[in-house]
Amino acid sequence: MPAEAWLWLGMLAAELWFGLCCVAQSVRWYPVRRGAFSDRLAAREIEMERLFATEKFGGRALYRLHAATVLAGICLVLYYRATHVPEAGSGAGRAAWLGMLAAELWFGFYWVITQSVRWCPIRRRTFKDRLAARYGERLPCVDIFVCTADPQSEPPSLVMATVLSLMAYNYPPEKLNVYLSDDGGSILTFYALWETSAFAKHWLPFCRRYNIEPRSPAAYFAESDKPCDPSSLKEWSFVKGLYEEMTERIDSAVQSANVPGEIRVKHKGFSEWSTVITSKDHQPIVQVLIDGKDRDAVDNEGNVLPTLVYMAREKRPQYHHNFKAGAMNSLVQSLVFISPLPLNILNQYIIRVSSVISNSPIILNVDCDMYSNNSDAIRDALCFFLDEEMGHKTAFVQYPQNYNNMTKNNIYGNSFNVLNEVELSGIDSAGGPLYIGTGCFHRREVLCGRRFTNDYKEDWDRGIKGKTELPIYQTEEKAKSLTTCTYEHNTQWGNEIGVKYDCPVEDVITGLTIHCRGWKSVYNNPPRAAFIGVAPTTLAQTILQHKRWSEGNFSIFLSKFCPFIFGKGNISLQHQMAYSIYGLWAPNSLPTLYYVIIPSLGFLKGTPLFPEIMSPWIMPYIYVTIVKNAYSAYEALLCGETLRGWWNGQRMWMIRRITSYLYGIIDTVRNMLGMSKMGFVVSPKVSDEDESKRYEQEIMEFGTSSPEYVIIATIALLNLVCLVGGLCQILTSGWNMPLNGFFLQVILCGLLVIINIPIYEAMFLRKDRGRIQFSVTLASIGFVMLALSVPLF
Ligand SMILES: O=c1ccn([C@@H]2O[C@H](COP(=O)(O)OP(=O)(O)O[C@H]3O[C@H](CO)[C@@H](O)[C@H](O)[C@H]3O)[C@@H](O)[C@H]2O)c(=O)[nH]1
Ligand SMILES: [Mn+2]
Repeated sequence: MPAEAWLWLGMLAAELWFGLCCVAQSVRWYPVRRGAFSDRLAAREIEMERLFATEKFGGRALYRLHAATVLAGICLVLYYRATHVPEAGSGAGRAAWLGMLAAELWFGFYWVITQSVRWCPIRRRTFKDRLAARYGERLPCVDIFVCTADPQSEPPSLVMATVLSLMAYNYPPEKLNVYLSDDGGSILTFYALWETSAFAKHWLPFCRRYNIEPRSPAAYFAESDKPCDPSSLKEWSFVKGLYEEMTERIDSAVQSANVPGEIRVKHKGFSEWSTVITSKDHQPIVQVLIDGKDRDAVDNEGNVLPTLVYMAREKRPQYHHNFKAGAMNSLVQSLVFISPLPLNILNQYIIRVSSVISNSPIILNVDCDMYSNNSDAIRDALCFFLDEEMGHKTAFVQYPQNYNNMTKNNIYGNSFNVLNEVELSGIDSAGGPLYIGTGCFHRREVLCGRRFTNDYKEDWDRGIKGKTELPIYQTEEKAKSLTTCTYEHNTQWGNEIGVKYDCPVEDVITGLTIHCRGWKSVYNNPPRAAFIGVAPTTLAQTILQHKRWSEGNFSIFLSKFCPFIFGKGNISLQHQMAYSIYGLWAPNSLPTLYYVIIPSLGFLKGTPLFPEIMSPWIMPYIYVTIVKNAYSAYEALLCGETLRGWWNGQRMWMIRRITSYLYGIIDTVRNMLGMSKMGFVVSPKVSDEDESKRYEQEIMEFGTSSPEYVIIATIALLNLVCLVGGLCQILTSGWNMPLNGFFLQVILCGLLVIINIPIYEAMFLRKDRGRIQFSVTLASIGFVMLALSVPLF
């Protein structure tokens, strides 16, 4: 054998050995895995004592690997964009290219921000049996706040179903206090609550005896079957009859906008309306309909009833009422508390309605449509507050918003499945979920501005011994004096104390300040939904709601409360990023608008804006697009969406960005310039019959001629014209014009046309009342012609 051959064989042996050494790599996996495992073991040991457990989502390593490849793809795309800018002098093509660069930079940046909530999502599980074993019925008092604002868009019968479900919690009734804040100041709502206080005497024992779920009578009778056993059937029918009669009486009072005189004499509270008052101009009203301390206030089995209070804070046209935040603050209270606040606040005895009546250490707040669907939700929440290890750090426990009026394929993308299942769980591991306004249990002290300190001890007996012995009439008078328009003047309410004012998402900004004061929050998403509400059922309502949200979150981002500035040093970077996902909703509108207009126009006018089909640079574009969308579809399916639902979600993704978020930006800027004032348009919880029918059939609802429909129709039409026009040019030029350079533009434009099919139907095919109005179509045709005639390229 020649020497070379020996050398060669030697090399082979050496390389084999080195290759074998790769096996040693496996060792490097071990410590990681073992670490995680022993972690879990430790966790499990501690769990034996803990009131709740925390579990990590599986498959994170795979997720992170995938995210790393997408990030690499994004970098390649940006590199290509930045290095292939058309030469100066190539006119508008260069400008369009730079615009694409800016848009892609934004999308890339925003994608990175959204990774913060996908990095390490966690799930919580509570152990109510341990809570019971440790505390029995020695549990803290709970104040429950329900906010309603308008008997027309929020029908009192719906609100009452919510109130009843909350009164019927599986919790000692003497420790429950339910407050209804009525910003409508309406006798109709008061009347409905008075009826409810009587019906509760039948409803609560019924719930307890049969241990039923859900405890909203409306939901229960709608979804439960008749019991078979004759004696329970008798009772079931009796209670159902009572409930239906009550609802009928309430609805007919609302319809005639009047409470009959013979009823008005039955409770002293009606006399508050003996003079004509309006929702914007009236005296403070506080009426205790059920006084839990009263020994005669019992249900028809002799059990104590929860306290039930009606409150309408004073409203005068010359005073700003601060919407829901104002209502919440009137309800909240605080005793003098020790915290690093200016002296003038310290010295104030700040006491508000719920404090003179109940003063519980825990406050649950819900929107008027969010009924309790799980009668154990309070005990669940207490597992977090009373946990020995984490409890003292927990400021609030947030439940997700679920809705009972979702259609199968989520036509307006309102089901928030991915937000509830993934995003909020992800934020939970970063420091805690946002406060989202409803379905949230707060520590009263925290709402009142207390900072986190390690040595703080909650007085869980507060409210039990604290109930005043004042006669109820005096308590009411005292409470009234705390809900006047001028009460908050020269105090820190709405600023350092209570829910924050001057922000359309008062909840998010309040939660952010709480986190920045050192507190954590917990997200609890039990298998049986704790709260269920009503989602918008028309496109207009959806757009309006998202306008309020995107505007609110963006104005936080631009204010001194910007998570990256205000949160710096107070909350983790991951938490700051998570808050920014929502803070930066609104600015997404501009790059999205750019992306749905310019490439399509470029295709029509022969300006290529993407790499050619044969260029290797096309790969990162294709990779990022396919993988990102495939993952988002997979995530949606995993969260219980249908594939079609995901597709509809993508359409709404686009529509929200080109309408709500655009308006959100415009209004935020106008607000900052002092050109407009913040508003809070209440989302209607009812829709007319014709509309609801179309909603159930998942047909998009237009109907009116609002400007946002013009934007939607214009974009849809523009893409159709560009696609047809561009393809015609290619055909007529006998394929001489290279399709090569336009491959991605054709795909993008084509996808936009496919996703907009329901818009074309609404413009040209449908005949129903919900179609796009002719004036809107006409305006959009005008705008398309304008866009085509402008010599952009
Ligand atoms: O001046 C007002 C306006 C509203 N509300 C109540 O606030 C709640 C929420 O209003 P809604 O119109 O249903 O708004 P949504 O867009 O559904 O609300 C979401 O977003 C709001 C912030 O924008 C949060 O406050 C809510 O909790 C959250 O569910 C309802 O119970 C209203 O009755 C008032 O009490 N006073
Ligand atoms: Mn709502």
